Amino acid sequence: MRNTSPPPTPSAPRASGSFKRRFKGITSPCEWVEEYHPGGYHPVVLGDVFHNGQYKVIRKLGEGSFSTVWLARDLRNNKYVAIKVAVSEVSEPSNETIILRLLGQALEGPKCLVFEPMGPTVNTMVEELPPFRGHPYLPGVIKRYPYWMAKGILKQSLQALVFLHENGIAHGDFQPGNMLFTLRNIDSTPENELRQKEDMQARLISPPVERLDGKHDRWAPPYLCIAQPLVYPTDYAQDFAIKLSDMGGAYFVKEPPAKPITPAGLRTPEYILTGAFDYTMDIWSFGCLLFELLTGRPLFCTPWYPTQTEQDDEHLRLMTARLGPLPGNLYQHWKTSSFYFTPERKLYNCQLGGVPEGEEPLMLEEPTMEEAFDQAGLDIDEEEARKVKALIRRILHYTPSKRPSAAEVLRDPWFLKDEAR
Ligand SMILES: Nc1ncnc2c1ncn2[C@@H]1O[C@H](COP(=O)(O)OP(=O)(O)OP(=O)(O)O)[C@@H](O)[C@H]1O
Repeated sequence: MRNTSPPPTPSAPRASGSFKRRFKGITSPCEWVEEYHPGGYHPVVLGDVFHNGQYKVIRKLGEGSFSTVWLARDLRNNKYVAIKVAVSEVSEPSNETIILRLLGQALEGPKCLVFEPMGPTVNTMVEELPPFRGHPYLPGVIKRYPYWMAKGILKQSLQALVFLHENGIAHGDFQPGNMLFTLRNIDSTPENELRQKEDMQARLISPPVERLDGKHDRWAPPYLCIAQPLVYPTDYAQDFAIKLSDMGGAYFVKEPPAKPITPAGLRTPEYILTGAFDYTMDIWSFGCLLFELLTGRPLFCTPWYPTQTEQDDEHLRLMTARLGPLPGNLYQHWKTSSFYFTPERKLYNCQLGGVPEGEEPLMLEEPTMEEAFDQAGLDIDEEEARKVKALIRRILHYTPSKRPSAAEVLRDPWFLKDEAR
């Protein structure tokens, strides 16, 4: 068996500054090779065997900020598992039906968690669907789930959230990348059909991997694999199930961490402006995703900006346009609001960072949430559209205590309507 423990010496050669570079010859869309070092990613090689010969690695399923995830054959129990090889400590509660089930912990060598193997994430699966095009307000091609499928994903992920919240746990990273489609009958699939495909494996065994700066990286794996989620051929829209995964950002509601890891676009206004947050951030994220999964567009599209202030300004300006003016108790914390609003709080400029000297203010026409929803051109009747827009409004309340609980959202007329059908 290969020794899978990281080598003992502490510092790996790193690219200078914050600019990371790929190794020569690797152009695949996979993780940075320089992230493999003690305290970072652990090098995993196809065929590695973990836990006293129990788990044999056969394919790469995915990677995240804190881990790489691999399909392995559980040789003792004759089934497949997903092994999450973590860079830092994580803990996971479990509920068999709606929360991704933790099967065990491989303790030897790197920190590993063993899960049931799952299919693609809600983020990656949408790429498999035919593109939607042709609405005048939506230039270009967008990928989105059929309406009823998006609604099913939302409902199932919300059920998982209800379970967590009722058990005093906040998910903390509620987003489509952490919603996974379940697989069917994987254990009866022969191993050779599931193994990593040769062309998805960037082999660089000889000569040894070399960095662009010419140095040899002792922690680097001999090759990097492109993540290949398992997709089974079926009509997902007719029959699918998803589970909520990745409890790496989860916390007990009574013991919140210093900072949440929720993606920027799904964060609450009170967190952006005051740093305060609680489990209702999950509900806010759900409200944003309600809009995003149905329309195929994020509610607050905030591209990456070089500074946090710019990122926050753009987010808050968009929030004001979509949902209306922030309440005074929040607005008073927006230090750069005068770049965009008059002292009477009238919008006069949309240019990030204020109006440059000698230039005119820039005014953009930004639709409200309801207008943006209508512009998405969904094939639903007026009553259905009215209900969902009312639900999004109800959830995205600027006052955290006025946001409905996950269980209350599940009982909203928009969800109940389908049960009556
Ligand atoms: N049980 C599983 N079966 C199949 N694929 C999985 C499984 N768990 C995770 N993955 C894949 O691995 C990716 C990374 O997993 P996960 O999100 O749990 O890791 P992470 O390091 O906590 O990432 P981040 O916090 O950046 O989302 C997922 O996006 C998914 O594609």
